[in-house]
Amino acid sequence: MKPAVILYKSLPDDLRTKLDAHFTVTEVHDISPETIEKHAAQFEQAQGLLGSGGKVDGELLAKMPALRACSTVSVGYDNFNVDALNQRKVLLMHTPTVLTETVADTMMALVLSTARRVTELDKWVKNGEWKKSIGPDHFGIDVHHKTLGILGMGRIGLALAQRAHFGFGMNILYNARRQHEEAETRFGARACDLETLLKESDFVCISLPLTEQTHHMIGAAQLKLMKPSAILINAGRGPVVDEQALTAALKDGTIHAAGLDVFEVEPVPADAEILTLPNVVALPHIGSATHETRYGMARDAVDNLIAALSGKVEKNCVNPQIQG
Ligand SMILES: NC(=O)c1ccc[n+]([C@@H]2O[C@H](COP(=O)([O-])OP(=O)(O)OC[C@H]3O[C@@H](n4cnc5c(N)ncnc54)[C@H](O)[C@@H]3O)[C@@H](O)[C@H]2O)c1
Ligand SMILES: O=C(O)[C@H](O)CO
Repeated sequence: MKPAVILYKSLPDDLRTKLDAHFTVTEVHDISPETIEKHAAQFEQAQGLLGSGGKVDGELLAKMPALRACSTVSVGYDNFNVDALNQRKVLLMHTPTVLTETVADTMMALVLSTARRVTELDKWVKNGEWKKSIGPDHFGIDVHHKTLGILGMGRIGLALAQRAHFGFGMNILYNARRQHEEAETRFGARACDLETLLKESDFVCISLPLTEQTHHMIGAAQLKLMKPSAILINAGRGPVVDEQALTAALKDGTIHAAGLDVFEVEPVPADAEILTLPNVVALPHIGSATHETRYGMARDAVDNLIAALSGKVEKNCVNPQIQG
């Protein structure tokens, strides 16, 4: 008999066919309390869980006694209680690498669009406000040859450093818990403490995971250390930045602008004050959202679940140490 699996994200047809060939699949809309109650028997029998978003915690695990593997269609896994999974010996699979270059592209897009006021001026032109040659009121700031500081020098941070160094001749600073030799050798990146990075960077770029240590790592005190001309880019997770403090800093000129792909609450409420600020470029968490990359992530998530439930895990596992 094929193992039972709960799918909580729709898949391209070919990947769904592949999943069906290996498992008995129950597709649900999400993993909310309503869904779990409605499909209680399927949740109880499921050995695998595949999807993205939604909390996977002790409460859910209690309703899934047969669960052996979770496969998330994301690299970030802050919505999983990894300790609870470890206790139950449930494997957690994710999709690093396949999305790295695309997310770095998104971060570079935020760097350029904030510095050159792309979205603000696009609205201005479309509103029919372009009546004569523009002057200093509409000038932006240069990106090339400036200093870009990276918080989270992992896969995405490194791909961003590559773009900034080779594409834009930028100086790279990074703050990390250990030295990153590849970044230093290939891109001349310089390791520094957080305070130095914030003080010296023209662009502070966040590609950090959300953990207890990174929650509100950037708050009012850290924003005050930044140059008034500096721009903050966040494509890691929203709660790494204290959004209320950021809103205040953007309003009172503590920093110049922000480019945000992630927010403390997602979807960001339509009446959030931060969305009213002209010096904010806001994106709806699209870091990896290209056709090619989202397909690649879904493909890897399906392959990851097949590997995990057949005892053949070789890569993309968050907690490989739990295997017997
Ligand atoms: N916006 C998006 O759509 C999107 C897409 C993909 C990933 N992400 C986010 O980006 C994160 C990074 O992805 P990645 O593939 O580069 O992961 P990664 O594990 O390769 O990189 C994360 C880096 O952060 C560092 N780090 C962790 N805690 C730190 C701390 N307290 N201080 C300093 N450095 C710390 C790690 O050592 C690592 O080098 C993901 O966890 C996810 O939250 C967002
Ligand atoms: O972590 C990721 O892969 C992206 O943020 C999508 O959730």
